Amino acid sequence: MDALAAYSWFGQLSVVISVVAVCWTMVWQNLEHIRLQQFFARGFNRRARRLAAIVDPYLSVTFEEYEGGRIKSSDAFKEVRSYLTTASTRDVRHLRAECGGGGGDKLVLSMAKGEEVSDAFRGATVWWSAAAVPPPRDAVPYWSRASRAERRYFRLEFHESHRDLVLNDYIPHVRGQGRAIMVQNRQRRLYTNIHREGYDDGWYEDVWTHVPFDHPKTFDKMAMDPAKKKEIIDDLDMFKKGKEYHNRVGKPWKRGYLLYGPPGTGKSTMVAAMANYLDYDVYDFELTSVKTNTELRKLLIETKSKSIMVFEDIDCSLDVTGKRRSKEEDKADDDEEEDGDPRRPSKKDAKSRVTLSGLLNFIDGLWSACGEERLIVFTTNHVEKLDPALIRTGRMDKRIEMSYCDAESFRFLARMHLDGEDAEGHELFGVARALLQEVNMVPVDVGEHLTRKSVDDDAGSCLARLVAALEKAKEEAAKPEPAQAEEDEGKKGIVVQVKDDN
Ligand SMILES: Nc1ncnc2c1ncn2[C@@H]1O[C@H](COP(=O)(O)OP(=O)(O)OP(=O)(O)O)[C@@H](O)[C@H]1O
Ligand SMILES: [Mg+2]
Repeated sequence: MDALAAYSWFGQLSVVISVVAVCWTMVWQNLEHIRLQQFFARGFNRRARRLAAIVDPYLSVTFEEYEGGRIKSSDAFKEVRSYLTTASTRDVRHLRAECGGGGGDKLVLSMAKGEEVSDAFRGATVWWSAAAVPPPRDAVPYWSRASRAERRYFRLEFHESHRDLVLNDYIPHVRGQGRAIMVQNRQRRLYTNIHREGYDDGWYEDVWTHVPFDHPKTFDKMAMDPAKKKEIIDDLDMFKKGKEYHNRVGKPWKRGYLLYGPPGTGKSTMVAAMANYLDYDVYDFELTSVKTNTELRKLLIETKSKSIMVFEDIDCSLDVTGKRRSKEEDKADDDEEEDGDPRRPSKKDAKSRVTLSGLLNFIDGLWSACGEERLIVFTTNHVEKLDPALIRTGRMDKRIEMSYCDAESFRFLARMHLDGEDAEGHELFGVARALLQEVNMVPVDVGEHLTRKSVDDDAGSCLARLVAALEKAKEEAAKPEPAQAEEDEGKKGIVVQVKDDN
């Protein structure tokens, strides 16, 4: 057939197809609301599917960066990205580099948009490709930056004959491997709830901001009674292994710790040691920045498992001594806040209106069961000021008193600070230890006096500095308080403050 004949043949064929298509549309429209339409539709779809399978026997699964609308980033996407890090860095020419985990030096490398890589699994070959679509057209400026950015996704393609293998085995394998890589590269984080005001930062912005958590304190650098330290470590071990136990007895997998004691006794440091020991993230709740109970709940929902939620100086952040208010009163306050435009700063002052009952519900209410494997830690200098309901068992399961430096802690601090010198053999060591029996001094001060201040400092000069400070403190303690002095006027003798028995 010459070219002209072929051209005319195709022309006729296209006319026939167009006529059939028009007729089909007319018949289809007329068959509307008739059962026959369903019959035809089913038959047509089936045939169309069969035809498609012959023409293109490849299936695909898409892993999108965001799920559930605009806000929540997809775990599956992150797992796939981690999994593809190894495969893609090997075979792909164009990579995309992002800061990993908590913003440390580590980079997460993944395929750049438009790249493709193959993978083999139990004899089947699959293909991964990276792509992106522009942000939704209805994106408004006050959504978070993430919501306004393009939507990335990974597409997995495979032959239809591997359908079961890929869906049942390969994808779970990819997710598991990706998770393991993420854990390996994980940089722990310290989160804080900085209250963001203003339009630009956005209503949908993350409620938590974070920095990498790399506090150097560990339990072996904590000066405290060894038996007490062991008790805490054992308690943490039991908690970490407690998934099955908590399920069995029907308790949310969480535990409350109350750390109390004078300033400088190591309460905050203890939180860091706990986080390092358990390998958990830390959420530092700044209650004074939390305006309402509802906001507190939002913060709770946004925390992740395997974390410590800390409320420092709880007695200062909230009126925890006041009477519990009724639910209606709390609700009225919350509604008042929510009725206003959330993008505009509140007309009220910045004072927190989180109530005691809001906090109690946070710790032990229904919402407290969301997430798992979490410690809630309160620290305070004034345990006596706290409402008994706040520190009852079930809310604060373990109470730890952090106290003044005793003989054992002193020995520990001397060894730690005067490393390489025989501090214990020095004559002033015994003097300082004896004085610590009489005078209260917190570990932070003892540690400070024992810290070398110049290259000429040695165990002798550091211990001498400590002894001098202890003697001064003893003298100060012996002086009556001004109010006390007035009261004591006329009385004979000197009042000496005797160290508490702790
Ligand atoms: N028991 C301790 N062992 C080792 N170091 C300690 C101990 N207690 C305090 N320190 C050191 O003293 C410093 C202050 O401690 P920290 O901030 O934990 O005290 P705190 O009890 O939280 O005080 P505050 O009540 O004022 O918040 C830290 O640098 C810490 O390393
Ligand atoms: Mg502290």
